[in-house]
Amino acid sequence: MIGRLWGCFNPPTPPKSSDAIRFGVLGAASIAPYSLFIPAKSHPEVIIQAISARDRSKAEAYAKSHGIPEVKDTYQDILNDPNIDAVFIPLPNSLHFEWAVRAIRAGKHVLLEKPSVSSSAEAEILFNLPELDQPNGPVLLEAFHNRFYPAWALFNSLVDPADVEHVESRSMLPWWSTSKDAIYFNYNLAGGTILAMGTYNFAALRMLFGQSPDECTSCDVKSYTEGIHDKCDYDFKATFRFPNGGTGVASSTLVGETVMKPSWVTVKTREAVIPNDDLPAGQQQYQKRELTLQGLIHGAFWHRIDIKEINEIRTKHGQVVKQWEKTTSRKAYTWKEAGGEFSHLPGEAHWMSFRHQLEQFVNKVKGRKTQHWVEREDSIAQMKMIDMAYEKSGLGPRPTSSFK
Ligand SMILES: NC(=O)C1=CN([C@@H]2O[C@H](COP(=O)(O)OP(=O)(O)OC[C@H]3O[C@@H](n4cnc5c(N)ncnc54)[C@H](OP(=O)(O)O)[C@@H]3O)[C@@H](O)[C@H]2O)C=CC1
Ligand SMILES: O=C1OC[C@@H](O)[C@H](O)[C@H]1O
Repeated sequence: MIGRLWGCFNPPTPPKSSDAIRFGVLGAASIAPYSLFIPAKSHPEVIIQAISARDRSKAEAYAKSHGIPEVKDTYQDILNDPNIDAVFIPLPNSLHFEWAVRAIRAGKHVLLEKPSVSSSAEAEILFNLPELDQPNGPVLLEAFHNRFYPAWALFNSLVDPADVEHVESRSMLPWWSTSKDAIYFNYNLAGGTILAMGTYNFAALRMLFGQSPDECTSCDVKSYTEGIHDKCDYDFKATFRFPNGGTGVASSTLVGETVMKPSWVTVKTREAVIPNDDLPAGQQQYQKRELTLQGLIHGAFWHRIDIKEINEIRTKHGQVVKQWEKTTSRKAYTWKEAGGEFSHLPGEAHWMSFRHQLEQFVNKVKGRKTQHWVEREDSIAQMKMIDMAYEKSGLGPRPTSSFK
């Protein structure tokens, strides 16, 4: 584990290929080193070429500390540079829409931090931009990094959406690791825990049900009520009704308890009949399954998949003859460990979800097959679910950009 964690932050640095994708970065954001710069080190086809920040001296210091060769005066200067192929947008959520639209119109590929935008109204416009459908048009990806990680892919493959009855997912950040002054607690910057963290839990519900919810049936929030923080939720629990009749529950907090707990998701399936030729006539075996992924967001640090099978043999009159449970555990730090359909995919144990995501982004830009992807309709559906929750909470969706 220590070797893996060391490798996550100190990956090997192969030489760059002559046709590497040159990235420009909009904003000297704190997440960019983890979500892009470190993953780029081990990718031969990615160069972090340029950075800009609102304050040039900040951009210069940031460029120096991260070994970025060029500093531009403005975000727009990055978009205007023909030497830049792709941009990474780790701006406050409220600015994702405007800068993603500008970048796509400038012909740049876009890796866009999660959540993609602030509202479904913005998502409908951004992900339906005509430029995206042109031959060799720009690639746009919402950086939903954890969905590219082997443990998530394996977990998802163990669940048949048709059998899912209940899904619950939780994430948290301890109170000491967050700040009221950060962008995620500023309403006008599209702040709020549902957008900042809940989006991971919401996506898990949608993926495992294989559907979007029909309705958010409850959304209890704890939120600030003053100044720029007004209407920013710091804690929430939301319940959704899915078209197959199932229920999904998602919760998160940005002011959680002192000890950090890994994010998780649990799926409960409906009871199914299991063929069992050893049983006497008139008896049948029934099974429910409960599957849990611990480490939903940062699987590379640690994760575990538990698969619990709850079995019952009953007579045709419903009398219980036998009951037993069996739990097995699995992990997948690499595709090889995930096995089966995944075993041939590339990756190392030190690849974090961000590195897996970058692998697929590059594949897409280079016109190769991608093994995992977040489709544009998927990102729109995600924002609809977030809007539903904010509506139900009474706080209302975050403001929509006036940029045209
Ligand atoms: N994938 C992940 O694991 C994570 C993703 N995120 C996402 O990444 C994005 C950035 O988050 P994070 O790095 O934590 O945020 P930071 O506050 O560290 O960075 C935000 C950047 O946006 C720029 N910016 C531009 N306009 C404004 C403004 N009006 N107010 C404040 N900042 C502004 C900043 O300026 P400047 O130009 O001055 O540099 C800053 O560099 C968010 O969308 C967030 O949801 C965040 C954390 C983890
Ligand atoms: O987006 C995020 O994902 C993972 C968390 O660790 C991080 O702080 C959060 O903002």
